[in-house]
This record gives sequence, structure tokens and C-alpha cells, in this order.
Amino acid sequence: MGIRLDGTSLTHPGGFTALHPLNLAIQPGERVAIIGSSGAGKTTLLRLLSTGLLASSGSVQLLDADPAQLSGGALRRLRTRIGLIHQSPPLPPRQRVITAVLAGRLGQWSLARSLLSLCYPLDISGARTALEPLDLSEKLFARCDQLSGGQLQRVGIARVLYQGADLLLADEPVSAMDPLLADHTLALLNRLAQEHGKTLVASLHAVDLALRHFPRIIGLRNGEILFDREAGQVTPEDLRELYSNEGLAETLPDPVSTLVTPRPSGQSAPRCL
Ligand SMILES: Nc1ncnc2c1ncn2[C@@H]1O[C@H](COP(=O)(O)OP(=O)(O)OP(=O)(O)O)[C@@H](O)[C@H]1O
Repeated sequence: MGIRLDGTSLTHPGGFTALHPLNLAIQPGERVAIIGSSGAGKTTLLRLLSTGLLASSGSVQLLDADPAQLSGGALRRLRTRIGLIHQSPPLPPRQRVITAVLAGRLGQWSLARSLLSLCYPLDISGARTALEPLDLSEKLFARCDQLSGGQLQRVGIARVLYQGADLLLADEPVSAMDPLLADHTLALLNRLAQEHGKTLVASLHAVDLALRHFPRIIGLRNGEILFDREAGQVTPEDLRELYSNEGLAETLPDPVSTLVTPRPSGQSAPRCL
């Protein structure tokens, strides 16, 4: 099993329940996009799946393990198999790109090797190989504070690819990229996940990208799963319900008309304008 949630909820420390009891099963090798409006709970769900947050109720199975039941060492080993791509990768500004990418394997290396790698990069060709398909190998020795937001996101992706995780989680991984680059990067992530049999779960605000690249779409609304379907089965009505906002309804056009066009006969999924 890749991921299994049974009656899983999450209440943040302040008392806000961001995820109401969810049931969800994702098989190894599946590629799933999570869509939904701001505050729907997408980041919270990804943090739960990356073991950054523990469930408040129900059970969580990640790669056949329940993180809440693991010892410290076993949890660290599980985390080496889970890679989280952040919307804004938390990279130290003065760190070199190569060091940031190699940090993907810190959890797998001995303390001595990790410390050495921080001072002197040990696997230059491995870092270059991870950056090449992202068209970023020429930035290998650049400092992170010299990169654009989109380039930093690609460094974060290269780091997780270098990690070699079995479960790839991505929180708005292409939000800072131009449309062409975002499309290319998602195609790459999906191709690599498919080729290597990795499970990929990504949150996306760009509905068109989600429908184009991911076979399965989960619509999250107010911490609940509104729909969970093959991309080709997602309807404009699904999206209208997902993005309806009573507070804004009177001042904005129908949200779906800005996201998708009605599905022509014979076409499998709503298309973007
Ligand atoms: N640490 C926290 N403490 C309290 N509430 C939180 C915390 N983190 C998130 N929340 C709340 O949980 C809800 C879900 O937040 P989350 O970041 O998961 O949404 P999201 O769907 O990722 O939104 P966005 O698309 O804007 O990033 C929001 O109402 C948010 O205010």
C-alpha cells in the first residue's frame, strides 16, 4: 500500500480542524493531484502524508507503516523514503545549489559523510544528473539567494529526485514558474514517477495542469473530499462546486468559466481556456 487513511482527521494546535475524518487509499505508483481553493486543507494533508503532522484521530498508513507507532529510528528511515517538494523550498540563502541538492540524502548518510558533504560536495555528478532534466545544471555552484522563485522550486524538485524517495509529495511545486516551464516540469515529474514506479501526490491551484498531467484528481473542500475521480471524469459541475465561494459569488464571474471550457463530445476532460 502506498497511502491509506481511515477516518483520519487533523486539528491544528490552536483548535482549528483543517481535515475532517477522511478515507483515502492511494496505490503504489499512482499519480494523484489534489485541487481545491485556498484554505481547503491541501498543505495540511501533504504535511500529514510527509509525517510532518500527526493525525488527531483515525489511522495513517504510509508505505505500509503507521508513523505514529514507529520508534525514532524507524520514523527517520521512513522519512528517507518520503520526499516533500515545498512551494517555497526552505533553502538557506547562502547555500550553494549543489549542497542543497545533495542534502536530499542527508537522512541516508552517516553523520560523518553528511558533515563532509556540507563542507565539500561529495557527489557532484549525482547532483548534476538531478538538475539536468530540470534545465538547471548550469546553476550547480550558484548560491540559492541568486536564484529566481521558479529556479528555487526546481532545486527543491532536484533535491527530492536525488533523494530517490518512493513517495513523492509536492505542495504547489510549479506555482512560481511560467506556464511553459510549469507544464514541462509537471510532465517531467510525472514521467519520472511513472518510469520508476514512484507514487506522486501533488497539490495544484492550476486545474488545467492537474487535469492534463494526473490520472486521478481529488477535490478537497473545507477539509473534506468532495470528489475523487479519474481526470477524464471530472466535470465542470464538480469544479463549480469545488470553487464556489458564497462570499465572492456576487462580485465575480462563475469561477469555472475562467478555468475550463465545456467538454466537447468525445473529449475526456474539461479543457482550459
Ligand atoms: N499551524 C496552523 N494552525 C492553525 N490553523 C492552521 C495552521 N495551518 C493551517 N491552518 C488552517 O488550516 C486550514 C487549511 O490550511 P492549508 O494550508 O492546509 O490550506 P491549503 O488548501 O493548502 O491553502 P492554500 O491553497 O492557500 O495554500 C486553513 O484554514 C488554515 O488557516
